[in-house]
Amino acid sequence: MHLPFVTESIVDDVLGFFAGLTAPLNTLLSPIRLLHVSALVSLGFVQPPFTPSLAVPITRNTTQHNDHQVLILGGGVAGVMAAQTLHRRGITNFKIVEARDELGGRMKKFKFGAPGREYELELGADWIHGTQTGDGPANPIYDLARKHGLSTQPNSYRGSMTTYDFTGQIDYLDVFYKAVDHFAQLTVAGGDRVPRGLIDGTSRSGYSLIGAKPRTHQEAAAEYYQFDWEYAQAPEQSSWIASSWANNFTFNVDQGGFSAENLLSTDQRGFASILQAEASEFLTEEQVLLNSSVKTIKYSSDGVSVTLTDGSRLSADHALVTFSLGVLQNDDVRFEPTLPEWKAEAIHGMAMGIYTKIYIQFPEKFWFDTEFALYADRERGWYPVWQGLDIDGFFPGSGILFVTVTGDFAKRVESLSDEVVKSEVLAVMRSMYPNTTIPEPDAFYFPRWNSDPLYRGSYSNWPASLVREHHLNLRATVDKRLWFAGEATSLKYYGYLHGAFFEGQRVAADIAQCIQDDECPGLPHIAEVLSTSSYHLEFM
Ligand SMILES: Cc1cc2nc3c(=O)[nH]c(=O)nc-3n(C[C@H](O)[C@H](O)[C@H](O)COP(=O)(O)OP(=O)(O)OC[C@H]3O[C@@H](n4cnc5c(N)ncnc54)[C@H](O)[C@@H]3O)c2cc1C
Repeated sequence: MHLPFVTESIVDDVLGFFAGLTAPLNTLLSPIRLLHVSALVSLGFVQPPFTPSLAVPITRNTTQHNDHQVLILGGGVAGVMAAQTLHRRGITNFKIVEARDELGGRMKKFKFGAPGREYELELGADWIHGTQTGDGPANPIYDLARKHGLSTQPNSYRGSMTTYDFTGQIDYLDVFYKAVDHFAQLTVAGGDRVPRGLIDGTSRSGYSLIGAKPRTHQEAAAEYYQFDWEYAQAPEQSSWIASSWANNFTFNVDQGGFSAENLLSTDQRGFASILQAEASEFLTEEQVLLNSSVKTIKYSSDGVSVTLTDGSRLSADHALVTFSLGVLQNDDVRFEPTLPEWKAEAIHGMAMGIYTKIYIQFPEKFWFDTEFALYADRERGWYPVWQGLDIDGFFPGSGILFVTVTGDFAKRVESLSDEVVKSEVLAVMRSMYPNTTIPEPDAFYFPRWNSDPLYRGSYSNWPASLVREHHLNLRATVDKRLWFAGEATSLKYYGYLHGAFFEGQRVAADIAQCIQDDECPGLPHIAEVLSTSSYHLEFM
């Protein structure tokens, strides 16, 4: 099995920060006893139950007056992987508390299409980004997909593209491929700044420094496709170093990444089915509380008490918060006492990007035959990335395509009515196809991730103003009882499913150690993140 904490430690070593931060995780496997996990009762995500028999450590250090040893708040990837890690360590007195009626979080399918032409499509995560190269590190989501037989289709991000601007179809693939080269240069140069100890900047500064300065609409659209479409924010809003690392550790095999491959889930059970199938192998009915929204989290060094919106209460020795960064930023859940300043600074220092897929179904296909199309409007980011699903390997005959918008433009789209957005989308299609009469769609839908109180955005993005110490504080434990994990707490893979996967595993392993060991330091924080000296008064 791939051991993420080892590679994360290597990252820390490279940075020269916080050596020895990660405690060894396999030191506590004695004494042991056999644990029998009860058969899983139907929760709406059940596959045939099995009863594993595991050699596991006896747990210690339980504070007797709390109902549970651990409350796992949120049932997305991080929450489920945390539960599995506790289970594997022999800790079974935990409960996942989830607001929705199923596990999966931002893996979320929906039924789309006119009656008789409906498909299960994905509102949230859609791709396994990076798979595996040879015997190299595997994306754990890829492992789950193979284990549970997920139907996927490779998506050619760079090899199957038609280009348009506001005058119609026009070939600017040369511009497109130049932007691909620029992005490669940007991320190699950004990654290279770390070992040399150079200060971060925005990805916009990075682009300018490598000489990439988009001046035309087409150049701007090509850059958008490489950057904004991945990070869900603009280069101006993004760290140069972190963006480089996020790319390299996922896609760049030379830099420790999985592979450059992107697999789109086409599975009609939904992408989340792999997580639900995994969960069904170890979770019992008592360990999951669905349809239950957390309102307040009260914590002290004695434990954690959680109040739900229906007024009921749960208590535990430890709580693991896996809610999205957006939820934490928007005070949708109240902490008592309020979180310490160092934690609040980290939460508000990281950013939440928005990534909105706008699905459209027509009576029949009249558009590009490639997998993707790029539209260069006069305004950068105006309905730019189009993806056809009515194509072999995906959903031929479906009449479905979708356009993706991101960042501030996606926020704007969310504030408009469906009808206004539909009319803007159709106007763009009329620009792309000036000689075609665009018919009325049979179906049209897009989610509003930013206004959804369970998410408040799509996934995190790292701004240039956030330094490594802030990020360390994002995942640090508060009062040795309140733990944090999720895609946003991942140093190497923030934003991605695999980031949430590794973080759930890693933080739960630390909680397990805390429960089973006499020592419980929790994950450390830095009380005050100090200036890197940009504003020394003597210069003023
Ligand atoms: C549009 C979109 C596209 C994406 N595309 C990809 C992709 O293709 N590939 C990829 O790798 N990643 C993608 N991602 C990112 C990926 O989905 C996330 O990184 C990952 O799912 C995060 O998992 P998590 O466990 O950290 O958080 P979540 O999945 O958000 O889990 C947290 C859980 O907490 C629950 N919750 C929130 N508030 C409360 C409350 N008050 N009480 C109880 N429960 C609560 C939520 O319902 C949720 O289930 C995408 C995300 C979005 C939104």
